[in-house]
Amino acid sequence: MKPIGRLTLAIVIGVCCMIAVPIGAAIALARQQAVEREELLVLSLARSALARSDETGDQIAAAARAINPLTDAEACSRLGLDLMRKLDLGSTLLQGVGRMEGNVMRCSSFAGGKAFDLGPPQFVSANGTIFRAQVRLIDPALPYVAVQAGATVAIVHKELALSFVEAMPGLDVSVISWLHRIPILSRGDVPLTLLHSKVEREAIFRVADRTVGVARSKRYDTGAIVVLPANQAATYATEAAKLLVPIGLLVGIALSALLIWAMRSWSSTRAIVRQGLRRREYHLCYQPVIDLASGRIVGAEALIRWRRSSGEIVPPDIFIPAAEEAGIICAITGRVFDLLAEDASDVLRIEPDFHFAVNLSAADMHRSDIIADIHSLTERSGIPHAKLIVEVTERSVVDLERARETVHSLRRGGIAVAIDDFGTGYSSLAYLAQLDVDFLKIDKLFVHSLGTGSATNQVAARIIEMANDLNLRIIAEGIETRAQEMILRNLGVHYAQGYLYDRPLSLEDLLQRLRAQRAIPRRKKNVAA
Ligand SMILES: Nc1nc2c(ncn2[C@@H]2O[C@H](COP(=O)(O)O[C@H]3[C@@H](O)[C@H](n4cnc5c(=O)[nH]c(N)nc54)O[C@@H]3COP(=O)(O)O)[C@@H](O)[C@H]2O)c(=O)[nH]1
Repeated sequence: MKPIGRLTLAIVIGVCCMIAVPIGAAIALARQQAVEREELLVLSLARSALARSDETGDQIAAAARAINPLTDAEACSRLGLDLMRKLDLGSTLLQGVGRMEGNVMRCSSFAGGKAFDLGPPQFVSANGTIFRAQVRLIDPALPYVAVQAGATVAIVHKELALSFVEAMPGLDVSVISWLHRIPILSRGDVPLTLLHSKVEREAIFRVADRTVGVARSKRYDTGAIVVLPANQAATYATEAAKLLVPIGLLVGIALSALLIWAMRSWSSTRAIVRQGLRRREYHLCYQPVIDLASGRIVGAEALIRWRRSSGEIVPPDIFIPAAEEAGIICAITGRVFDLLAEDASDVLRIEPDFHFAVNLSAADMHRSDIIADIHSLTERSGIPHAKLIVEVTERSVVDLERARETVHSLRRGGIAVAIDDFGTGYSSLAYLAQLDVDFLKIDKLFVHSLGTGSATNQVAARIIEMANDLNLRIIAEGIETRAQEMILRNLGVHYAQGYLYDRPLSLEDLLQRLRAQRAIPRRKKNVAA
């Protein structure tokens, strides 16, 4: 796979991960909230079922209080039956009220004097209430629950009280005898094995894939159990996922596209810079270096320029960093060397002592073939070793040991080394002491502050003092005024470069300047390199 393909894949995977994590967290949160909501729901449904069951118990107790004091004969008399009908009609949850004798309901609000054998009790609660779960009355297909308190029996529909509990898919509810753990009223199927013995008054728990809510009555020996399939929570999570996943995907696609676009434009910068090299769109210009003692041009810094075939001029502070980032700065340096090799002889014919300065980048400083390339430059160009200055910046020294080796090798071969942009790096003094160079170039930042009240005003003087102590020759760059020139000369600076003298010149302009200079007799002996 091509590096660009791998990078695209890495970006897509990275972005997907960045998106998947928050989406996963949001779905987990939605699920957790859904679980909590579901648990609260089952408990509130259990409370509501219990409230209806307690109300049923209250209505049974009220009927028993009215009927129990009557004798059997009074209860089944016309007056007694009227009373029972009144109780029946006045209650919301009882389907009938009757009088019991043994297991037989002698008379009732709905069948008058017709007797029904209700069969033996199913169980008796702690307070003596007798329960029969499946009694069949007028319609044998409809089983009822008979609850007997004393001699009074109440007929209750097995589901009526629970019909007030909200109906939801999969929801089962049951009211049970707490003591006997036997269902009294139920809707759906509630396996009583779900109810563990530790429940005191209320509980919520999850068993397998079900959420269970339990509420126990304070007045009766009853409790309500509500069971809801736990997949409700999963449904909420699925709903959340349905919303979040497409949003996340869209954001992911947008981010990936943005990153890929940025990467493409980065790689296209690289391609364009390379194309410029292939099409020979680069050329050099030369900024003269002045000997401050004689005022003569003694050298020049070679500065690369790029004029695209479209005529567009791309400034070096745009394409040099781009080339550095794209890893092709060494190819640019190679082009500078080739161009200088072509140009230098014309200059040397006019000024045989002329020196040239070239810039090296961090990548150049750390590659193994840089020394060979520089020696090849001197050979091809005819520039004497002592007349070539290699400029390195503090920022181009990444591996100090390696940089030291490069500087030593160059100096051993008689080539001069200058620290460029001095003072703008992080650890100027340390590098200066360790790199053992020939020249120090004071950055234009400090030159421009000379004679001003700025904080850096005094820095140039300190740098010059220090360079003199270390026996370094000093080049001040960026000189734009006579005042700056005078201060620097008085401080002991040897060479100067800046718009005051010349902007970077084309080769032809430089040659013209040198021819003009030759016509003027020298005032003093040139002290330049
Ligand atoms: N690795 C390489 N880097 C290079 C090469 N050619 C240039 N560069 C670097 O690009 C940066 C911008 O350079 P440039 O636009 O050429 O600017 C140079 C001068 O024109 C400018 N200068 C000179 N005198 C003055 C002045 O009086 N005032 C003022 N405002 N600017 C002035 O300074 C730049 C030279 O800087 P330096 O190299 O630090 O001496 C720049 O960082 C170049 O280094 C290349 O071939 N290779």
